Amino acid sequence: MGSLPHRAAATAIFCADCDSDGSSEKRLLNTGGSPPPSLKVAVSSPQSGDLKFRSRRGMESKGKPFSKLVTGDNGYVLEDVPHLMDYIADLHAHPNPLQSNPSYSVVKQYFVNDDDSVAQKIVVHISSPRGTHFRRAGPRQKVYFESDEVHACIVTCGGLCPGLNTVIREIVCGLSYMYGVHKVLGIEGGYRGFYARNTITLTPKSVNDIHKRGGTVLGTSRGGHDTMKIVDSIQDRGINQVYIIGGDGTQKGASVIFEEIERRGLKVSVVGIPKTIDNDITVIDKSFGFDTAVEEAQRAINAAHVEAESTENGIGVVKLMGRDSGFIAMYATLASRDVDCCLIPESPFYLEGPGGLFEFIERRIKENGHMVLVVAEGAGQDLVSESMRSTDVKDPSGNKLLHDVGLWLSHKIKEHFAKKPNIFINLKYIDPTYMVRAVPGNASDNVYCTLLAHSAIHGAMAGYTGFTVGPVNGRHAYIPFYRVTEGQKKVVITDRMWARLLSSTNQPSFLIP
Ligand SMILES: Nc1ncnc2c1ncn2[C@@H]1O[C@H](COP(=O)(O)OP(=O)(O)OP(=O)(O)O)[C@@H](O)[C@H]1O
Ligand SMILES: O=P(O)(O)OC[C@H]1O[C@](O)(CO)[C@@H](O)[C@@H]1O
Ligand SMILES: [Mg+2]
Repeated sequence: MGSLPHRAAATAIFCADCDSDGSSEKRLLNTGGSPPPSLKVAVSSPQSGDLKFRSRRGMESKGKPFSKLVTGDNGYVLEDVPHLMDYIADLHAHPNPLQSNPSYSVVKQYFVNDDDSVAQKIVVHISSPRGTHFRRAGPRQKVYFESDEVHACIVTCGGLCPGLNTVIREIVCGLSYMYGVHKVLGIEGGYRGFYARNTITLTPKSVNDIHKRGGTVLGTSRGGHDTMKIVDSIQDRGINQVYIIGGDGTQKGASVIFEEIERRGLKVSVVGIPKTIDNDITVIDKSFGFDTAVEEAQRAINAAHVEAESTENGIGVVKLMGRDSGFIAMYATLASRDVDCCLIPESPFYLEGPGGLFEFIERRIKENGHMVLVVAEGAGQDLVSESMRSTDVKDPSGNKLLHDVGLWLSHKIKEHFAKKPNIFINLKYIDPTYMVRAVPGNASDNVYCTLLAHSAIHGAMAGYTGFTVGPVNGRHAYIPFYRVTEGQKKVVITDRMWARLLSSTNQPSFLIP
């Protein structure tokens, strides 16, 4: 296969009036280079004949995501990310300064081959198509920014997550040590900080030990995403690389910022770094901070277990984070082995009657004299709403505010056993959610954060934009924004991992009410 193109003139470009699968090629538009025999590029656009990127907003209304597809032999598809050259004609490439960097120049094959892509699916059958791929992350031979031309900024949005400060640190230090970039601004207080707050100058010295602290030195917020004001601020300040760290909402915000920047034709790379303690961002293997959270949750589960086994009929209830996805609860349960029951949003449960939670608790208490229950904050929200007859309340970003399922469940369990004269229970409820979130990243998360930051920097320097960076099957890749915002990763309760959990706790599956 020939070089994977990131610009119109590099190879055969086909403009597609996208079919539902987004893959139909209609007509050849530009053949600046010879088209490799088996490679076709389809930039989905509502207007045939126009190689420029179209805004996704217009297309979203028709339900068609913006995409830049490259197809090859045997069902190979590259879901490529935008490049500045897609909408700026006269960009100049420069040799990558890493070539003469004493630390990196010794590495054999340090630069990533432009043909490299990362497969989304690695378990395949002999006859299955090669399927979706993403552009491999890493340093390129050529960069599209000169070191002293770069003016970068970093912003953190959404909830806290262990490792946020590490990512900030590594972007600042990576830009400086690898590319000689010295102008980096920190935007305070999330998206609204672009237009309503001061900025902080970030240097390797000022961020030197921030990875040892929880939270984010830049501050964060929900809501306040005003695209026009944000892009005005980027333009007015002369910022040309924007590093945006945050969850699914933040990546949606980054996507519209990219669209507006592209509409204005600005030479600004917009890079998303996925952050979610809930591990609910799709496509990527795992989000930073997740391992730290699972580890920190062990302390709460251990405490609940100690309390429960120290009294007669002791019950420990621990609430962990997980708004829509129960990964923290599932992994913390599997890691601990002291948990008797784990409740997650993906697996509905019920309290009363045969096969219900109360029946199981009674049985387990009779067998063991104590039990530990872990509940993800998003589990059983329908039951709580029903019993409290409450209406939906939302946070400033539009996320539904959750009821305290741990407190509600503890109350319900106490109420149930109060009706049983022979069983006196002793229930302790532990809510460590914000403690789990506020710690610094652990050692392995810190290394992971470093790799994310470096991959982000290499992508921006190489002129890529409009992408989120993250590991796909262990290899870092550049993923178009729409792929990480179109859905949420959830625990699949028909998969082996959940079966392992059910087998480890021996809890009911609650499948038959
Ligand atoms: N669809 C959207 N378009 C533009 N901006 C958005 C969108 N959704 C969310 N945002 C903005 O992104 C920021 C963060 O969103 P949100 O509070 O949902 O957190 P998040 O990034 O999903 O992280 P967390 O995992 O902590 O929930 C907010 O400033 C919000 O205004
Ligand atoms: O109280 P806050 O800051 O809105 O954050 C709570 C939410 O943030 C998350 O940790 C996601 O970042 C969810 O698990 C949780 O529901
Ligand atoms: Mg979110």
